[in-house]
Order: sequence, then structure tokens, then C-alpha cells
Amino acid sequence: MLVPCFPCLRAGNEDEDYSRQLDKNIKQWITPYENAIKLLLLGTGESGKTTIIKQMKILHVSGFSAAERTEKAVYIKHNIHESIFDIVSNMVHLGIALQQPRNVQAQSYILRCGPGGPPEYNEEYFDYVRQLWRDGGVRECFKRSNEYQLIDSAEYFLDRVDLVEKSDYIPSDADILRCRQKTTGIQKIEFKVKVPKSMHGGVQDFWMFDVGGQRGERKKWIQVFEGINAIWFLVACSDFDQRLREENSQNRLQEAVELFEDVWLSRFLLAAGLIVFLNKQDLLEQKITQGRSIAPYFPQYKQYQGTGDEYTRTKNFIKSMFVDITTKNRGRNKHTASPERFVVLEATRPRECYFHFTTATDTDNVRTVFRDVHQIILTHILDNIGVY
Ligand SMILES: Nc1nc2c(ncn2[C@@H]2O[C@H](COP(=O)(O)OP(=O)(O)OP(=O)(O)O)[C@@H](O)[C@H]2O)c(=O)[nH]1
Ligand SMILES: [Mg+2]
Repeated sequence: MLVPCFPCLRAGNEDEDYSRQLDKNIKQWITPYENAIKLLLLGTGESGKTTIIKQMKILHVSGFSAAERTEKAVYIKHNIHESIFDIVSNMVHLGIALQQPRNVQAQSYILRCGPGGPPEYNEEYFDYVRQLWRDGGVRECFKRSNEYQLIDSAEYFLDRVDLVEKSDYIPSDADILRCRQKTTGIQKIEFKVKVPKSMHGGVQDFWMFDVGGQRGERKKWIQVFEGINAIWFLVACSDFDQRLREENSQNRLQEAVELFEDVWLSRFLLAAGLIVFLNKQDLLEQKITQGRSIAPYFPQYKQYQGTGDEYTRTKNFIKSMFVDITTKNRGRNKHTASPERFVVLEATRPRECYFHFTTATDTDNVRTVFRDVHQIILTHILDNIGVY
């Protein structure tokens, strides 16, 4: 199925659109240094792209400076407010009452603050948050958070109010990895990585580009397509029972599948290696262990012939939806709506697509995955499938 939100990857006037949209400054920014491997992070909103950038900073640059940590503390306080405000305001919509009537004052206070936050993050404010987070009704509404929009780090930060409210609070790396800030525009990080002797040794430069994944941001993506060696496409697997922030009727995982198909078929990205990060495995496992099932949202799961426990079957089923796109679109494509795509695909060598199950907030996991992916990218380039 084609998504109307991603016109920049469509057949039709793509060449014209491309040259018109390719911003000259960004072109200069990405093209002159041929020795760097250029990686582009793609995926829907909240799939974990910026979290991967933060991990690269931890693993391959010098981590976060004192100034960056101070800046993040401000966003973390806002994450706390966003979380408690979204839960409390949805209690009203879902008809869930507070368990402790004395918490009514705290609830009214938070609602009066509005989505922007309190005038000051003071002791009174954090007392109210703590009081509410202990309330059974608030917890009940939190458990139903797939029915409304709530950031993934809500529980993590609401459990740490005591720590965050301290005047000398300095966020740890783990806190920064959990901090949620929507990306707008394009960001770049540069780093160097040692190449294993078994490859060609030495040091390899990497340039990694991060873009905003929400629908309104995707028209900017094309600006960084030129010269990209590999795409890391992130999928938030735990999103299977959640709806899109930008369009309430759309399932988030379905949006990821459709977006991936557009990326896979894009003529501008044919030369790039493609690696899919099936991300948020920790949250997926948690949901499945709590008894949630993907079946009501993806009825084809009932026919899926997987083995293993429910979590293993679910993660492999999600993977199979992406694998299907890469196999059905090899050679002839079953879609008839955009025949121009077939020409491009038939003229090209079959492409490999690699899959990894990841938890982007887990530094050890990302370190291991990066090592594997690094090898794949080097092989891809040495095989001359890429743009080198
Ligand atoms: N528990 C858990 N949280 C994750 C994982 N990956 C990302 N997150 C959290 O999910 C939230 C969204 O992650 P981001 O990295 O900001 O997502 P993004 O893809 O950059 O989103 P946009 O900038 O809107 O495109 C953040 O609060 C992250 O900490 C994961 O594997 N596990
Ligand atoms: Mg981001």
C-alpha cells in the first residue's frame, strides 16, 4: 500500500522534484568528503533514530559534556510533566477515577498547568506528581496508554522524580538515552571507528544523519539522499497496538511497514545498503509478557507459522512483514499503480536487506549490533554495490 505522506519518494516527477528540493548548502555539506561512510537513519516518529545518534556519541565520540547534561535536565523535567499531564488528562476521557479522593487537588493542579508545564518545577509541583503516580487510578490509566499518546519513557522518569527534583541533578547517560525530544530538520554526527584487521585495518570515518520521522518532517529527507552508503531503518516493534500521533486512525506499526516499502522502492536509495533495526525489543517483550497480543491489530498473525514462545513468534512475525516487502518487490512488483518503479528495480542487481533485533537504549546491545553492521557495510562497499 502506498502512503500519501511521503510524496518525495514517489514515481512521476521525481527527478524534477529532486533537483528542486536538493538544498545546495546540504549538498555541499554531504558530498565533498569521499572517504567517509555516510549512514542515514530513517523511520517513523519515535522509532529510536536520535537514540542511536546518542549511542554513537557515547560509543565513538566523547559522550555528553556538562553543558549538554544540564540542557537535558530541562527536557527531562518537561518529559515528566508531559507524561503525568497526558495520563491525568486521559483519565477524564477514559472515565477512570482517582483511587484516592485526596489526590483531586493534585490532579487539578497538573491539569491547570496545561501541556506546557508549570511556571516553576518546584517542590510543590514534584509532590503533586509523586502523589498522583502512586494513585491506583493513575496507574490504571497508564496501563491503557496504547489508547492515547504517551511517551515511551513516561514510567522511567515518573519512577525517578525523587532524583530529578534534586537541585544538583545531573542526568546520567541512561537518563539522556531515555529523554524524548522530537527531531525537526536534519542533524549530523561525525565519528571514527577502528576497522578490524580482517577487513582492511586503519580507521574509518563515519557521517551519520538523523532526520525527523513524523509525517510533516519526511519531505525534508530527500535533501540527504545523495551519496548515502547505507540506511538504517528503525522500527518501533512495541508500537503494534498504538496509533499514530499525526493520524489517530493509523496503526503505528502499519505506518512503519508502509514507509519501509516506500524507502525500499525509492530510486534514489537503490545504491544504498539497507539494514532494518527491529527496535524497542525490551518494550515488545514487556507488552507480550503482560498478556498483550498483536493478533487484534494484525489479523494475519493467526495464520503465521512461527515457533517458540509468544514473544519470539511476535518479533519474528513483525520481521516477516518487512522481509515480505523485500522479496515480493525483487524483480517484478505486484503493485501496478507505479510501473516506473519496476523498470528501476528490474535493471538493478537484487539487493540484500539485513535485519537486527535491537534495544536502542541499551548501549551494550548497540555496541554489538554496530560491530556487525560495520562489517556488513564494509562488505557492501567493497563489493562495489554501494556508490564507491
Ligand atoms: N525502552 C526503550 N525506549 C526506546 C528505545 N528506543 C528508543 N526509545 C525511546 O523512545 C523515545 C523516542 O526515541 P527517539 O530516538 O527520540 O525517536 P526518533 O526516531 O528520533 O523520533 P523523531 O525524532 O520524532 O523522528 C525516546 O524517549 C527513547 O528513549 C528502545 O529500544 N527501548
Ligand atoms: Mg529524533
